[in-house]
Amino acid sequence: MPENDLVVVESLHKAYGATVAVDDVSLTVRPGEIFGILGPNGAGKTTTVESIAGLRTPDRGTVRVAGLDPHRRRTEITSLIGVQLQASELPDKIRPLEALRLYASFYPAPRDPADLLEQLGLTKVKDTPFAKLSGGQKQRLSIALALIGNPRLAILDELTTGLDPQARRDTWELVRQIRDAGVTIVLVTHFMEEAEYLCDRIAIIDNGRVVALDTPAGLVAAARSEQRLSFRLPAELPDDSVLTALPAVHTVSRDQDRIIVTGNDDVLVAVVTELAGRGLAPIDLQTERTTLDDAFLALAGRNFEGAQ
Ligand SMILES: Nc1ncnc2c1ncn2[C@@H]1O[C@H](COP(=O)(O)OP(=O)(O)OP(=O)(O)O)[C@@H](O)[C@H]1O
Repeated sequence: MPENDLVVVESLHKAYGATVAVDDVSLTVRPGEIFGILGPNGAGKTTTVESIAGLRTPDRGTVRVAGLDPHRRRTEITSLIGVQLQASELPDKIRPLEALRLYASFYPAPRDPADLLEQLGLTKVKDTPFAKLSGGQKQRLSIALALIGNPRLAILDELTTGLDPQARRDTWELVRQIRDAGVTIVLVTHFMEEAEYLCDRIAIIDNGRVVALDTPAGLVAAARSEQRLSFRLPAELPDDSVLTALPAVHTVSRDQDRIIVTGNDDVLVAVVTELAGRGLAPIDLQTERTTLDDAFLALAGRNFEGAQ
């Protein structure tokens, strides 16, 4: 194991009865990075991070955090990792300062609750009951609770789900500040834009497997060898296989009434020629910028949104 990896996951496998949640996941997280785990709903993201946090027992494979087995070394792991899980609901009446003081009492070397509230912009609402906080404030409190134990690693799961665009942006800045203050972050998300904006490296998980692991730029560059066209047609195609049968075409998908085709450098000519032979002229034909969405499409063979 390279000494500088904070998290090492090797060939992780976890099934719930007949449902294989994590099939074969290997990844490493380096100290100081924001590492994204990106994938559609049900891909196995939460099971993977819960295994890292020692909250699930793997059926096979190994997990090490700072060289420790999280399942066997519960006490040490609890103070190394701060977890903000999806359903972190608190009692309606609890107040932020009170909640942080309570959580602080569980840890050997906690952060100062008042300082943390200040850092997260929650000082003004420190005595406001949880139920009266805005969505963004609740979310920031759940992040504060993940940080109160002064962890080396914070696991943030779907942290901006349900937030409006401004609160989401604010939360992204906050995550960067936390990382800049020295906390390594594993960020679980199904938002492409969030992963692209925030993460140093991303593992794309689909059907319990890592289908790609790279920097956002690396993932996009790998997909850029693909050309991507989108257009509408004046009449329906008899079948998508008309296009998928063309050697230059890799994938065909749909976004409402638009057809999206990816393929090699010859794809534009091949598709337009095929359609012309059928008396169909594409309407509003566009070649589009390659994004992480396209990387997912190229890797998983289907649209990310369609995989939800
Ligand atoms: N405790 C459980 N019992 C049974 N099945 C489970 C359990 N937890 C997860 N699963 C199933 O395992 C698969 C992976 O779930 P997991 O929550 O790890 O995925 P995810 O990528 O985090 O999805 P989401 O974004 O929807 O939370 C899903 O099919 C899910 O229904």
